[in-house]
Amino acid sequence: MSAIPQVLTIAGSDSGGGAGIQADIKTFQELGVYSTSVITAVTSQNTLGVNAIYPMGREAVQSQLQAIGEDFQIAALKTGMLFNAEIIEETAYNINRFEWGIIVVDPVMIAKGGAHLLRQEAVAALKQHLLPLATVVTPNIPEAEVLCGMAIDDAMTRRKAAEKIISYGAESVVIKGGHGKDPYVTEDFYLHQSGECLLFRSARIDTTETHGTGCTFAAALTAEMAKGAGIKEAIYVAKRFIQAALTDGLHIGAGHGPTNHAAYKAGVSKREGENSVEIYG
Ligand SMILES: Nc1ncnc2c1ncn2[C@@H]1O[C@H](COP(=O)(O)OP(=O)(O)O)[C@@H](O)[C@H]1O
Ligand SMILES: Cc1ncc(COP(=O)(O)O)c(N)n1
Repeated sequence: MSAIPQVLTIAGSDSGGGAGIQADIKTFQELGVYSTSVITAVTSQNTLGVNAIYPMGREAVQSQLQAIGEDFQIAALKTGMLFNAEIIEETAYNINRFEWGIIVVDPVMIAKGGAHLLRQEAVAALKQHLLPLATVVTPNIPEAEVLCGMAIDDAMTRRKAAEKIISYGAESVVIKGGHGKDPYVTEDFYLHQSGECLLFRSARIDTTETHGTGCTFAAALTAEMAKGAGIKEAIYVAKRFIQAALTDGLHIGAGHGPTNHAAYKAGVSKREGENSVEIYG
């Protein structure tokens, strides 16, 4: 086996380069893993929004997955924008077929500008076929609300939502806190096997350059686990990675600009002492 861990992203292309496959590959490169990719849809997108979506057909997704499965030793993979039920089914089928082990499911549903990146009728397929295979599921708060069918407005409802998502068969869940309004961003982590529940908290960074934060966070989590980190260690690094990427923004585009994927490796998280991550049991 090659010394560099090989990872896979199954996601949509963002022509604007800030989210989706492009965010994943940049994050993987920065964190020292070899990236393969399966494109599920091509989006015409920039920092202002999504203009159009061109989903791949079932065969195109299947044939990309087969090409990866035949030749690469995938240490960990992540899923992002899957768009419809047939792409979800094809993804789940091939995860089983190639016995891929570490599976990060980022249940991408709606872009920051409001475009639907997952058809509403595909939510059931996601719950039925993909969540049972997940090592970790990483919904933001609106996505967690859709998955668990209840409103989330405080620590107690976040905890209940996490338990509900676990009940679909996932090993663990991280509910991301980027969408909140309070001065802190808190990720709720819930591990099924031990019943462990941890909060990862950091100061909210005052920026509108948040395009692709969810993809980048989940990709960093995937890269760290591919290198052998445990889930909690991987969440910590993913949070440091996204913090650095948000702190040293690139100021590109007129809308929600992309984050700076090179900032973590450039040492920004070390420089920004105040950007600490606190972990509560
Ligand atoms: N303003 C912010 N300050 C600090 N961290 C942030 C901020 N916005 C997002 N993040 C980080 O990025 C992660 C993903 O963001 P979030 O907006 O929750 O997901 P998504 O992009 O999927 O909607 C969050 O879990 C959080 O760690
Ligand atoms: C192709 C694609 N995939 C995912 C997202 C979500 O991005 P975010 O991480 O900002 O929620 C996006 N805008 N485009």
